[in-house]
Amino acid sequence: MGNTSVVLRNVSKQFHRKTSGPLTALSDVNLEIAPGEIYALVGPSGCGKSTILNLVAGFDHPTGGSVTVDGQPVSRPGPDRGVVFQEHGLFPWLTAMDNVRFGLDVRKIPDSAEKAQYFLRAVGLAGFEKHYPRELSGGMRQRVALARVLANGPSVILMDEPFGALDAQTRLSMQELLLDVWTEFRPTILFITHDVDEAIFVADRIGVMTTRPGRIMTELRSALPRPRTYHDLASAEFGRLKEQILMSIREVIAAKTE
Ligand SMILES: Nc1ncnc2c1ncn2[C@@H]1O[C@H](COP(=O)(O)OP(=O)(O)OP(=O)(O)O)[C@@H](O)[C@H]1O
Repeated sequence: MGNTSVVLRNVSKQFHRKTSGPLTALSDVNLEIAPGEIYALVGPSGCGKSTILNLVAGFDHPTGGSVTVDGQPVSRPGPDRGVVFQEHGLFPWLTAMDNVRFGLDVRKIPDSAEKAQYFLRAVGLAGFEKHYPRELSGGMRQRVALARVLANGPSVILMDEPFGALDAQTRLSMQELLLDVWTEFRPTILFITHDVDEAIFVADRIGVMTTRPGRIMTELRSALPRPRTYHDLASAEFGRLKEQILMSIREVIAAKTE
């Protein structure tokens, strides 16, 4: 697998808009994420966080530069890269089990029922296999979405504000769940969030982006131990990182208004 998992080199992205001309969303983005690393991206709204995630997912292509995952140039979406969005995107007409099985069955993977059951258990949903999404809470639906991604055995999980629609308590338990899942399966995770506390709690490194056109302005490495618990939210290291990230975001915003 080498010592890099996700690599963006000098990536730029322009969007062509019909009415108002081209928009440069990203300019000269360089990013390297190591295998098994959790990397959080924070930055002001519209700075290009989701654009980066979409490029790594293969939903879109860069205008310049290169995007590689496990040494292979990204050209299209694939089961090696699982995506979890804020909206769970489950099929409402399928049970939790069938939602998790769906992609496996499409790819004719054997023993899909057993695999789906295993991953539903891994996200704490044993006993909910036959429930439909409407019968599950918001947090449980996101657990199904995560189980669905894990069932594909991805080397990289891309998460775009995955817990953004959840209440604070559910959000914290989902963050803890994500860390448990990471401990078990060790995927590489690119995690986008507006929430600085969430970024610090989950990540090994945190990238702060500039306003549009987005670049990564600063990267901070967390010295928080693993496994982490909510007690770490009150630690000196947590406070140190939070202060540095908030200072960086402030610089970004000040540079924009100068
Ligand atoms: N398909 C598109 N066509 C035109 N412009 C786009 C398109 N997708 C994104 N943009 C623009 O590119 C910029 C970056 O968008 P992006 O969604 O990546 O930002 P973001 O940092 O994820 O924002 P937020 O935090 O608000 O979700 C924004 O100005 C957005 O309006």
